[in-house]
Amino acid sequence: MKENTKDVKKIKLYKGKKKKTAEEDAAIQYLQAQYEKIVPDEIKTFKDLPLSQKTLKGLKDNNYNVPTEIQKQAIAYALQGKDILGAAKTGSGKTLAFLVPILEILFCKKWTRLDGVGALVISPTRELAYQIYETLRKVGRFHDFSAGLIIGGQNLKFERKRMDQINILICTPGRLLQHMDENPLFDCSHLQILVLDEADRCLDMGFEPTMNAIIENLPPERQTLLFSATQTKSVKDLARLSLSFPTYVAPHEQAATVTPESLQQSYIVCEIDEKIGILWSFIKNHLKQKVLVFMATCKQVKYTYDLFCKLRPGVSLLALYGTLHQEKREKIYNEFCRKSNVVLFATDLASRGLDFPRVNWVIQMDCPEDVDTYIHRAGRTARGIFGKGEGLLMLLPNEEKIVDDLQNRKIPINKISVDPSKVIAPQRKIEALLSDNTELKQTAQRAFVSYLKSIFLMKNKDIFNVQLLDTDAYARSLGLIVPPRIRFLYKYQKNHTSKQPEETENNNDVVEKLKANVINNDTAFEESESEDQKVDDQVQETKNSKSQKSKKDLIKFDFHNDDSDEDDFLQVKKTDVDVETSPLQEEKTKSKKKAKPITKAAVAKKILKRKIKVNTKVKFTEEGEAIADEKKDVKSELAKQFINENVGGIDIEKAKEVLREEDKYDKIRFREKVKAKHREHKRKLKNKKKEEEGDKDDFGSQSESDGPDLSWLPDPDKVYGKNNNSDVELDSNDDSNRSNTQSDDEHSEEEDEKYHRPTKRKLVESRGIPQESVAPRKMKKVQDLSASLSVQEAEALAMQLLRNKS
Ligand SMILES: Nc1ncnc2c1ncn2[C@@H]1O[C@H](COP(=O)(O)OP(=O)(O)OP(=O)(O)O)[C@@H](O)[C@H]1O
Repeated sequence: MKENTKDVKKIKLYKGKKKKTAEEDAAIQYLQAQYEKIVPDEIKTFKDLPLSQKTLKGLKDNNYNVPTEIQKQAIAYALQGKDILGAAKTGSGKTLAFLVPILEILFCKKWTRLDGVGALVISPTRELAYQIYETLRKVGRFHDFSAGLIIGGQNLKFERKRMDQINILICTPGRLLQHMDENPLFDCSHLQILVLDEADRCLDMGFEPTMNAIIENLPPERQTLLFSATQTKSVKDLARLSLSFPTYVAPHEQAATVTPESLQQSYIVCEIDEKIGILWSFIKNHLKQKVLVFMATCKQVKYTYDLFCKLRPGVSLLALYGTLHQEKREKIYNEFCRKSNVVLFATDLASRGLDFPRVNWVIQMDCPEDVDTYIHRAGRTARGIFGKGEGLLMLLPNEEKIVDDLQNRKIPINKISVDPSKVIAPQRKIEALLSDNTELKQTAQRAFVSYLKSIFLMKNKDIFNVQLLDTDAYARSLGLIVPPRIRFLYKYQKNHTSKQPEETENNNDVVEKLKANVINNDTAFEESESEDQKVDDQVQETKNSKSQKSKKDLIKFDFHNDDSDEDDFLQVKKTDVDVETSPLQEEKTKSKKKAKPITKAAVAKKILKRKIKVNTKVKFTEEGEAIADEKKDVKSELAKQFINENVGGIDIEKAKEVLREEDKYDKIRFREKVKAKHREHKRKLKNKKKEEEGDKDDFGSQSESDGPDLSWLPDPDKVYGKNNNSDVELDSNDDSNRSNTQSDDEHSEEEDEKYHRPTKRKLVESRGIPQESVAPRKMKKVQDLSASLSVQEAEALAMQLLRNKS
């Protein structure tokens, strides 16, 4: 009964599913029919777009009711199957502009888990990838697709196993390529949509080799969507993606400003040594605000964070930069999202795409590399439909030129001045802290050098000029009474002044080579931090601390290497610096040369060349006797000669020859061993047979005539048939034995074998002794018996037998 009920249920379910599928098909057909009719300007709410109920519900649940301009247009064109080049202001909702089409396109194609990767979203940073993934999870929660986040710093094995089950993949370029190269489960041959968020960044020099390799692995028949607030229009970039006629969607192109209208922007001009004091004072005056501070390098971020934590401003402080462990990065990201009165010091890692809620202020403590970087940094505030915020840019006098560029790009930015009386620089406190704390002092030294280096490597020499910096004043402002040596700069200056034109040309070649090296290398994506690291070595004061530090740095560097898609944008672009041989780059080549792994063969060759006699290893027993090395027990003449002649190192060719010779002897030895084994086996078999024959003697030897008592034997009549008359006579002598035999006969042979010890007769039979050989023996026994009787006794016995028979 139970089973029946189950069956009914199953049938009902099946029918329902069928009905549901039919409904879904009809809905898909209806939606698809609407695509061509969409007029973006007429769309008021998401419901006006031909979207599935699942997507609409996901949007509504997250309070997304009215689409933004970029969403209206991008969703409409993407549903029509067009490639898109989307450009819109920061915080204008570009994420949904590509996530909604992804969900809808896969839904209409009835994509299932078994279909594999249908959509790929590539983001330049891990944090942004994580954010996109979270938005997708929220909006797409009513769909049945599986989504995966594939970013560096995570468990690669864990990701690997699940790769074949993912439909929508959000990833960073380096990690994606790693899976493409190494993971057999990764298959994107059915890919429908490719999205590059922050496309201009993904396609810039830093990611070029990785992105090229990725694109090569993707099927060419796919839809491609590119989004950024500072979109690329480079034909070369578009060609790389096989985009010949993408639809350009730029709703704000005609807008008065390229930055959000609700973003108030201002800048100040100050001296380099005033920066720390101004920042400190700003934070002290904005304790109830959420502030994001951008700096040029990781080391500056680290130092400012460490220092300000010690100075206790009275507000939560956080720091986010690329060399932090991934878990920590995630924790800090989430903490800054959650808190409202907090200051986050960050590198450009946080400048693109990150949607920190309710940020009141964005401070750019160091001048951005270019206008695009400024736009992205400033865009971390005043986001979304109702977002408001302010931006403050700190410029050194020679950096003020960037303001023209900003204004030319329609960025409304005003100069403001700082009231000096309001600036409280905790100079004395900082110096005291540094004198007490060597670690902090070293961090300050690193920050100092890394900043100078970042300026030195900037491409735009009109704005960034390290020669114009008052480095001593800057060092003092960081609390360093004695300015650290800037060896890379001295070297550069020295080279620069003494260089001949011919040398300069050569040096340019070196720079070119370095560029190629950097680009072709994984290190292309390392943050400028790794480079900072090397320069930091120059500011070490004692030999001891130097070695300790380099150890530390090495660990950091290794960790960093692990992640190929790093986030600082300076590195590769800065190799364009128009310098002759930068000492830094020289150092880089040197260190790269040093880092080249040395193979065992290379070491062997070296030893061979130098004719160094390599020590031999001898093992001894506990009694002190040398144990002969089996390997050294050579047979061939060639091998003996080789060992005697060998002066050190390895002559690979000769060693191979010796091995071949020795191989012959080994084969002979092996054959002998096998033969010996066979001989031993045969011997054992023989012994066994002998033993068995011994057993046979117990039952069948001629000598037993007067030995064992045969009276227990079963009735031979029954066993051998009537032929054995003599036996009958013998057996009939013992009635009790007959009854025993009968009971034995009642058992089948099989049963006997299974449950009983076989009778002696059976044993005899089973061991192959012919029955004929048994019967005559018994006959003989009877004969012997009767021979031993007197005539009277024989007569009496005969009479007795006759009586019994009757
Ligand atoms: N239709 C909408 N209605 C309300 N809020 C929205 C809508 N679309 C997006 N938002 C919100 O606007 C904010 C910014 O969105 P998003 O991060 O997608 O911007 P973006 O254009 O990608 O910015 P960036 O250029 O900095 O990457 C987010 O908090 C998001 O939740």
